[in-house]
Amino acid sequence: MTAAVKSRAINSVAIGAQSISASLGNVEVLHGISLQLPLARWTSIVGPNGAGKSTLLKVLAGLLPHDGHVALLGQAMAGLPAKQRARQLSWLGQNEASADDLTAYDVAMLGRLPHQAWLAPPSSHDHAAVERALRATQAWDWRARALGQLSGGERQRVLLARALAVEAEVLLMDEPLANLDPPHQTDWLLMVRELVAAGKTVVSVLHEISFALQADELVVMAGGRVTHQGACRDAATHRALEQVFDHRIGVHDLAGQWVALPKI
Ligand SMILES: Nc1ncnc2c1ncn2[C@@H]1O[C@H](COP(=O)(O)OP(=O)(O)OP(=O)(O)O)[C@@H](O)[C@H]1O
Repeated sequence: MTAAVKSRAINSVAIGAQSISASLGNVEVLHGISLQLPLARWTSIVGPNGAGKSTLLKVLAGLLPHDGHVALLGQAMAGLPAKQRARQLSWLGQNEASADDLTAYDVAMLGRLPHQAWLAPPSSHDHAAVERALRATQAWDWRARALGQLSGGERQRVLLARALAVEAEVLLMDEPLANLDPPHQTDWLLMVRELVAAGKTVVSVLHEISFALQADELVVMAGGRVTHQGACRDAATHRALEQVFDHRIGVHDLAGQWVALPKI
């Protein structure tokens, strides 16, 4: 057993963050956040606009300079070679720009770059991973179409396929349901459950609170701080959610699911 795997088995932590502070445009927007995100679980990060959710996710992905310490699968993120990190951690950003001239297939193939040697052509394994990913998000039929010619939801499904094609242990997704219609939102949910059942770790920033409540764990943020972390089924988590949204929503048990409804 390698040291990293041993450490994962002992800690059961996919990502550990210690005393994270980060600034955007000379303004500190994350203030000393410490948290541990469990391995092989789905954690959703929620909170009001401007709470710092996307900024935190970028820090956890190693995409933003910060103070403090982030560990990925038991290893210090700062010390990880870029390619190793890119194989272990897959990223789907919010409103992500991508080359509109590339076909959906080629966009999904970008997810395989961390697995390929410099200038080497994709292997049969790379092609198989891309096909699996495009089929999983029902984007296979448009594989030959340019990204720029797809609707918002179709485009999002291609970008999701790119994130899946990495076949990383940890997937970070910022507003993955953006532009998806209800059936494809449900498909995303089922896909996340499959990933987690297969031992993967998923961390998502979500505004759709009823979807976020389907996760294993919830991280609640406000004002650049974590105000609560707990199981989605816990009453304390529901109260923290209602509080962070100024009691404008209520969490209810409906048909065996926890849902958030507006208080009107
Ligand atoms: N380039 C920037 N310069 C200064 N402040 C910024 C910059 N980008 C974002 N911010 C501020 O940082 C804070 C955190 O932003 P962030 O995008 O992380 O919030 P969020 O919780 O993801 O919000 P939302 O739910 O609206 O997507 C906000 O107050 C935002 O106004």
